[in-house]
Amino acid sequence: MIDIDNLCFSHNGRAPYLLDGLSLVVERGQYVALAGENGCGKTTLMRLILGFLKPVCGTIRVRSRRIGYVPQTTDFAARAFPITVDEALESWGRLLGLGAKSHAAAREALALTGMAERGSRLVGDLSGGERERVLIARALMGNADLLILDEPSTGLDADGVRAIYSLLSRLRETRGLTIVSVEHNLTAALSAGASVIHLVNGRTHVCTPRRYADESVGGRLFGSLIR
Ligand SMILES: Nc1ncnc2c1ncn2[C@@H]1O[C@H](COP(=O)(O)OP(=O)(O)OP(=O)(O)O)[C@@H](O)[C@H]1O
Repeated sequence: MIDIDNLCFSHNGRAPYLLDGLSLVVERGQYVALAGENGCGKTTLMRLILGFLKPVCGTIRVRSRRIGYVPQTTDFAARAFPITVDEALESWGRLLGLGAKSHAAAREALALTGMAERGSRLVGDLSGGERERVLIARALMGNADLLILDEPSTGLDADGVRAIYSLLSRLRETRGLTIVSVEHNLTAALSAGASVIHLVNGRTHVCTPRRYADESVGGRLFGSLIR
């Protein structure tokens, strides 16, 4: 579904490149977690896949019916626009061009994420985990087949994290979704069946779950993988 070949990118368009000869294939139905040290280029790669940024060299092909994007949220953003969950999703549906079908699409997406009972609540009154589910519901609208999430566990407690990753795992199994997340919580992503791709020196390193599981426990996760 995603095919990246020999990608180079820097924010000023010149060498040295932040992403330098990076190649990556994400198959349909796969869950890939992008990991790596702060500033290594995970978010930049995500924005390139979304088409917000253009490669300096190399190619990115995304064969998706529709990409659903789940950004990080802030309390400020949720409280600054006091609307209900239903209103937020239905207006999103209209933006997607669903017109009169927006209401039904919103109800279906909320049911898929276990948020059907929260439609009349203000977005700003939801818990962090509930808000993340609503964002996932919004991203699913319009029949998305590729979900891209920016650090989905940020700000969630242990129960919230478990709920979000089991939702992602279920959506992948039942709807065949392809998932790419920028990830700091590798344990949670692995529990949902993710393949971890580690960015080091602008390129990808594939890491086996066993290696991650062993090394993360000892806190040696990143150091041991950097050449
Ligand atoms: N618009 C921009 N203009 C110039 N430099 C940028 C821009 N956006 C990001 N950068 C720089 O590019 C580098 C990679 O940033 P990016 O946000 O992709 O890293 P990241 O791996 O997602 O980091 P983190 O784990 O801290 O979120 C950083 O040095 C950052 O300062």
